[in-house]
Amino acid sequence: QWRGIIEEYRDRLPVSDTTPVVTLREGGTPLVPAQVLSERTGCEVHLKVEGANPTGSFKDRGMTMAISKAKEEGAQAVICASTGNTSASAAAYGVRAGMVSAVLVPQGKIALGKMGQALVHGAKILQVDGNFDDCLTLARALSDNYPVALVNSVNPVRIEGQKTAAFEIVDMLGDAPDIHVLPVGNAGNITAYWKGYKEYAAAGVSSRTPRMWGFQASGSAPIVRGEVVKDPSTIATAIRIGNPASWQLALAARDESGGRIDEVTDREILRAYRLLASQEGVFVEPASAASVAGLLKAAEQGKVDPGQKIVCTVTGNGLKDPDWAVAGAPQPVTVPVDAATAAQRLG
Ligand SMILES: Cc1ncc(COP(=O)(O)O)c(/C=C/C(=O)C(=O)O)c1O
Repeated sequence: QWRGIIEEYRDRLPVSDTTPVVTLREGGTPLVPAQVLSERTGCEVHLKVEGANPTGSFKDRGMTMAISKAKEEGAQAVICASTGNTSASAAAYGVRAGMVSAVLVPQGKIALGKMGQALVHGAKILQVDGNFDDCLTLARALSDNYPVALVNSVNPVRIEGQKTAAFEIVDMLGDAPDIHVLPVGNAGNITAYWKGYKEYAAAGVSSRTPRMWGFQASGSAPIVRGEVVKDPSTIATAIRIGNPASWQLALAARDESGGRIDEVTDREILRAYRLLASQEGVFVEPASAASVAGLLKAAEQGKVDPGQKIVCTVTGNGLKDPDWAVAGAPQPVTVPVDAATAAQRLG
């Protein structure tokens, strides 16, 4: 049985035999062939479905590491700023470790499912009248002045845990892809994937590293603009971040890999969101669709050479943000109960 990412990749992680392993058996997520995207691009496209993690997003990879190390250091409480998925994950792993979790989230900008997770796991929730960046500033100040471990991706062990997704992709595909596509918010994940791919190539497990393609939402694209976005805005609330903590590391991943960091509009995100659900059968939250939106846009611009191996990470489960799924729901209609009429209506 899959033992979780620390046990599966122990020799490539900063853990020792005395590190307590706090796990929900995260990782080992599906790498799903994307038939429609492969046809559209003339490439072999796979989706790394990170919504299949225990709390429904890739954050669990970093959180098993961060909480395990915090426990090893004797922490009794953890704190994080979050657009929702980090806090959901910190809350769940905090329970496993017997710790108190405090989470700071931007008032009114956290998806319903994520808020529910933090609440039901018993986290102490502070809704901050500001955006994610304000929450992170506050979380850092609190962890500097109180005995709580900061578990945001500014904490390097988060990056260590998250790099295991790249290991899994190489282990499953047999080599690194030509291109790896993913959404970019605080930029921890693109940093982590690049680290993982580099380590595997250096170890000779893979023969190459991929070009890293990151996509930000147009209304929240500081790395694309080259400046902090004071008031980021996008329906993809998970990546509504104006001042990424790992900005420089993301630039390094882009440049060292010969990749790119570009933007996609909310409309393009929603188009990809609907295509994934209605044509690939994969339900993701809006921010996750930014990777596929970016790939489709690049293909339409003729920037995708055919015949390549491409992996798109879809970072969170669609159930996190149910409002978008029901946004276009048809009005309920009352149907006369007899079968003939009902069959007619379904026809
Ligand atoms: C679904 C989903 N997709 C993509 C991202 C962007 O990853 P990073 O570029 O590593 O930040 C996030 C990030 C969420 C948080 O930053 C948080 O939860 O506080 C996410 O939840």
